[in-house]
Amino acid sequence: MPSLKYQPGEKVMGRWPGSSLYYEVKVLGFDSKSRLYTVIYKDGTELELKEQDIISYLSFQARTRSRSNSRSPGRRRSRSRSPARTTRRSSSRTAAAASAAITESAPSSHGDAKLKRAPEVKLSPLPQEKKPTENSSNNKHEKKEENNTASKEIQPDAKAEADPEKNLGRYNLRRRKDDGEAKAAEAKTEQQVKEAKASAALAVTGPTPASPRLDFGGKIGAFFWTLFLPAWVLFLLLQVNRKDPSLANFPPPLPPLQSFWDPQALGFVVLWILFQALLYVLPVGKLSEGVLLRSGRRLKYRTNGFFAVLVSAAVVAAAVYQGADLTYIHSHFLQLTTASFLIAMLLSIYLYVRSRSTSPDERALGGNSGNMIYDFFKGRELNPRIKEFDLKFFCEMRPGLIGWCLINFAMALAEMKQQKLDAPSSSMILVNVFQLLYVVDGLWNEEAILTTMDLMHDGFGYMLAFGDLVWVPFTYTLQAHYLVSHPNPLSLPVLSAIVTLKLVGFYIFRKSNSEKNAFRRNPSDPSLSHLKTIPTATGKSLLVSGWWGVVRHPNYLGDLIMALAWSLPCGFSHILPWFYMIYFIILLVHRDSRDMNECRRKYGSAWDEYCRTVRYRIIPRVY
Ligand SMILES: NC(=O)C1=CN([C@@H]2O[C@H](COP(=O)(O)OP(=O)(O)OC[C@H]3O[C@@H](n4cnc5c(N)ncnc54)[C@H](OP(=O)(O)O)[C@@H]3O)[C@@H](O)[C@H]2O)C=CC1
Ligand SMILES: CC(C)=CCC[C@@H](C)[C@H]1CC=C2C3=C(CC[C@@]21C)[C@@]1(C)CC[C@H](O)C(C)(C)[C@@H]1CC3
Repeated sequence: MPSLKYQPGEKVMGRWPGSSLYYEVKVLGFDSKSRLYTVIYKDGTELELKEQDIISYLSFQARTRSRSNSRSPGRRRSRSRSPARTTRRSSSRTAAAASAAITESAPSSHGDAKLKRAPEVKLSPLPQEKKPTENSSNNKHEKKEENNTASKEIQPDAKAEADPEKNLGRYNLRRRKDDGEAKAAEAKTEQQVKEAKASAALAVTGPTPASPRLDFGGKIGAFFWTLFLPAWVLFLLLQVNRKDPSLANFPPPLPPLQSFWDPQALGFVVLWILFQALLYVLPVGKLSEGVLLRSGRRLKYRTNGFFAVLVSAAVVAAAVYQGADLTYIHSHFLQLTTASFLIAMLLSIYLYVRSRSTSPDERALGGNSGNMIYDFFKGRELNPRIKEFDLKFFCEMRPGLIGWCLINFAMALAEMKQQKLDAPSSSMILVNVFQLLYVVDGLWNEEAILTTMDLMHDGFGYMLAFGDLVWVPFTYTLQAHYLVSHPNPLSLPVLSAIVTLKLVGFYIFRKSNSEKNAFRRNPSDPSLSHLKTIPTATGKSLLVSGWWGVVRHPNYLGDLIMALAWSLPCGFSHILPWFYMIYFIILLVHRDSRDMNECRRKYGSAWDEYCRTVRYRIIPRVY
C-alpha cells in the first residue's frame, strides 16, 4: 500500500465516531473500495475510520506539546490546533469533549503522565470564552478561522450524533476479542480510565467550570421551582387530612399563621438532625472511597447507614417504651415541615455563600451558570464538607431517609389512636413494611449511592437540600399519612397480590442494581461471564444482556413497580396517595433522559449501538 498515509501496524490516534474523543489505535488495514482504515482500539474494539478521523501519533503529541510550551493561556485557548480542534463545535459540551479527548488518550499510554498533562488540555479551545486577548488583530483572524473550521468540519458530526443510525452506517463497530478477553482487559484498564476521566474532567472545566446547559427550565425554571415546591408540599399536607382530598380543592383555605410555627417542633427537628450527625461521625462501619474527582482526589465516606438505622430504631423503641407519644408527629406535621423547610433554606443559603470561596475544581459542572437564583437552586459545590463531614451525603442518606421511616411509624400509631384500633390496619402495615424495606436496603447498600448522579454530578444546593430534608420525609410519607384518616381494608387476595407486586419490583430493582454494581466493580467477575457486553472506547463495556439487556433502566422499572405497590394499599378513592407514583414517573423519565445524554457523550456510537440493541428505556415494549 505505497500511497497510504497510514501503514498497517502503525500506532495512530483515531477519533471515536460521533464524538470528539481521540484514542490511541493501531492500523490493521485499508479498504481501497470504501476508502476506510480498519483500526483497533486498546480494548479490542475494531472500527473502520475515514482518513480525516485519524491523526498520526507523533503529530498529535507534537501539537499538544507545542500548545503547552509556546503560547500564553489566552492565546492557547483560541489558537491551538490539536486534533480536538478539528471537531470543535459552538457548544461548551463539545469543547469539553474535545479537551477530554487529549487527556483520555494520554494516560492509557503514558501512565504517570496523566496528571501532568491535565493543565495542558485546558488549552483546548473553549469557544464560549471569547475574551479579548493581547492582540486584537490576531483575535479577529482566529475567530474567523474558528468559524470556518466549524462550518467545514463540525456539521457532519453534529448530523451523525443526531442520527445514530447514520453514524453506525458510516462506521462498522465490532468486537475483536472474545468477551472474556475484553473483560479482563477492561478490568486492567478500569482504574486508568477512571483516572484519565478525572484528568479529562479537570481539563474540561478548566479553572472556572461553566455550566454545560441549564436544566429544570433554566433561570426562570429555577426561580419557579424554588417557590413552587414548598407551596406544593403545603398544598399536599393541607389536603391529606381532609375528608375528601382532591386536586380540585385549589387554592386551599389557609390555616391561621401560628399553626405553621412551633419552636418545640424546630427543637425536635434540630435534635433529630444532630442525633443522625452523631451516628454518622461515629467511627463505626466502613470508610468507602468515592469516585475520582476533577481535583484528582478521592473522598472517603463513612458508610454506616445500616448501623444508624438500627440505633435509631432502638432509640425510638426505647422512647416509646418510656412513654413518648409519637403521634405528636402527626398532630404537629405542619410545624415540623415548616421547621425542616427553615433548616433546608438556611442550609442552602450557607451552601451558596460558602461556594463563593471554594476552588473551581470543587464546583459541580451544572451549578455555575453565573445566575444567582439558578446556582442557588442547582448547587455550586459538588461535595461541600466541614472537615470530614460530607453535607450532601449525610443529608441524602440520613435525617430525611431514616426520618421517613420514623414518620411512617408515627402514622401507624396515629391511625390506631384515631381509629381506635388495637393494631395498625393491614394497609398501614404494608405501606410501613414496604417503605422500611426500601430505606433499609438503600442504607445496607449505601456505598452504591456514591456512583449515583446526585453524588457524582449534581451540586449541593436548594434542590437537594430541600429534596432530602423536606420533600422525602414529608411527601414520601403521604400514603401512611393518608391512611390515618382514610381507612382502606384489604381482602387477603388483594393483599397477597400487592405483596407479590412489591416483591417482583424489589427483585428487579435489587438484582439489576447489583448486577451493574458488580460489573462496574469487576467486569471479569466469573458470575457475570455469561453476560454479553459491548466494548466502548473508554475501556469500559456496556452490559447488553441480563437485566440491562431487557431495558436500559431496569432499576427504574423495579422502582416504579414498587411505587405502584406502595400506593395500591390506599385504594382508588383519591388521587392524593398516588402522588408519589405520578411524581416518580416524571422524575425517572427526566433522569433517564439526563443519563442518556451523558452516556451518549461518554460512549459515542457504542452507546448508540446499545440503544439499537436494547430499544426500550424503562418499560419493555412500551417506553
Ligand atoms: N426513590 C427515589 O426518590 C429515587 C430513587 N432512585 C433510584 O436510585 C438508583 C440509582 O439511579 P441513578 O443514579 O439515576 O442511575 P443508575 O443507577 O441507573 O446509573 C446510570 C449509570 O449506569 C451506567 N450504565 C448505564 N447503562 C449501562 C449498561 N448497559 N451497562 C453497564 N452500565 C450501564 C452508566 O454509568 P457508567 O457507565 O459511567 O458506569 C449510567 O450513567 C435507581 O435504582 C433509581 O431507581 C433515583 C432517584 C430517586
Ligand atoms: C422535587 C425534588 C426537590 C426532587 C429532589 C430529588 C430527591 C428527592 C431524590 C434525588 C435522588 C434521590 C435518591 C433517593 C432519595 C430521593 C432523592 C434524594 C434514595 C436515597 C432513596 C433510597 C434508595 O434506595 C436510593 C439510595 C437508591 C435513592 C438514591 C437516589
